[in-house]
Amino acid sequence: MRIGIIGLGSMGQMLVKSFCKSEAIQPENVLVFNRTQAKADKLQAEYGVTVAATAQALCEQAELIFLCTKPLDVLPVLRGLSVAADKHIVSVAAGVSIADVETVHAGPVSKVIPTVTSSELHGVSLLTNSGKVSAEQREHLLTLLSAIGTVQVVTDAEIETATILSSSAPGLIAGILDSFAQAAVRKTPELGIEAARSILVETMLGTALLLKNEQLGFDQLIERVATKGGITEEGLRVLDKTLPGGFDELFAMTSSKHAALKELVQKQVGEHSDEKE
Ligand SMILES: NC(=O)c1ccc[n+]([C@@H]2O[C@H](COP(=O)([O-])OP(=O)(O)OC[C@H]3O[C@@H](n4cnc5c(N)ncnc54)[C@H](OP(=O)(O)O)[C@@H]3O)[C@@H](O)[C@H]2O)c1
Ligand code: PRO
Repeated sequence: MRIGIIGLGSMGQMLVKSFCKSEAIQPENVLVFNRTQAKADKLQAEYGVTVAATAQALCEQAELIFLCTKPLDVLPVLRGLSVAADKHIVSVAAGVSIADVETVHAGPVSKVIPTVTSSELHGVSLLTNSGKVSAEQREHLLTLLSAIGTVQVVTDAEIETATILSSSAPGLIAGILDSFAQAAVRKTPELGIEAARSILVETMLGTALLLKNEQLGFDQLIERVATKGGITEEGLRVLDKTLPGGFDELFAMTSSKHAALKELVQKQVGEHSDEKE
């Protein structure tokens, strides 16, 4: 089975690299197309994937098609193509629903929210399928995504909040760690920012492995670290005071952004249905 990937930015490239690295699929069965061809050519040179001459040619040759453009490009790109109704389309765009894609494609549609960490074959891909996705198509997509990390099937009610936890989180965690490192250097300049960052990266890796491999709860790990009457307890008190408000605001603001994006996509859906009348 051939798969196609349209849009080779951060997510499209990550999917190409991860699928090839995991050996989930033979590289020659991965067709790629990008607006700027140089990105497609580079992936062909590095991984041996096949560059399609046009997005239309890709849609004719691939059975499963990943649309990896920015949210407001998804419907316009799809409208410019003629895609057979038996092709399985996967949109990875935040703020674009399965119902939005179904206004253009009559066949099976899935929505996947991937994550950059899948290039290390770890991380969570969020998945939701339309009723038109056959059991075989579900299985195929699940197999591909499971090769590059863990798959969490989510409902429409869950997907936006889960997106922050799985897909925005690598960037958010990098931001948190940077802030942590900067504070350390403000306190003790002689430590240096590079040392502070590299201590945190190793510590984060070890923390993730400990939580996962020993199946520790967050509270159990805290108990191991925070000696009664010791130093860490003081730090945790500060976090308890300052973080909940910050995270509540983070979810409020990212939720507003999701809503604004969805409104713009709805406008595109509306404009098109006006044109049809
Ligand atoms: N980044 C993430 O961590 C992440 C995670 C989950 C979901 N997503 C979703 O993934 C999608 C892509 O995000 P991204 O971060 O990968 O964006 P990006 O880096 O800006 O990539 C978008 C790509 O789409 C290409 N493109 C635009 N119009 C096209 C067209 N008509 N035909 C073919 N290719 C076209 C662009 O080509 P050029 O090279 O010419 O600019 C670019 O390579 C978004 O919808 C986002 O919501 C992203
Ligand atoms: N990256 C995309 C964004 O920031 C979607 C989640 C992660 O919009």
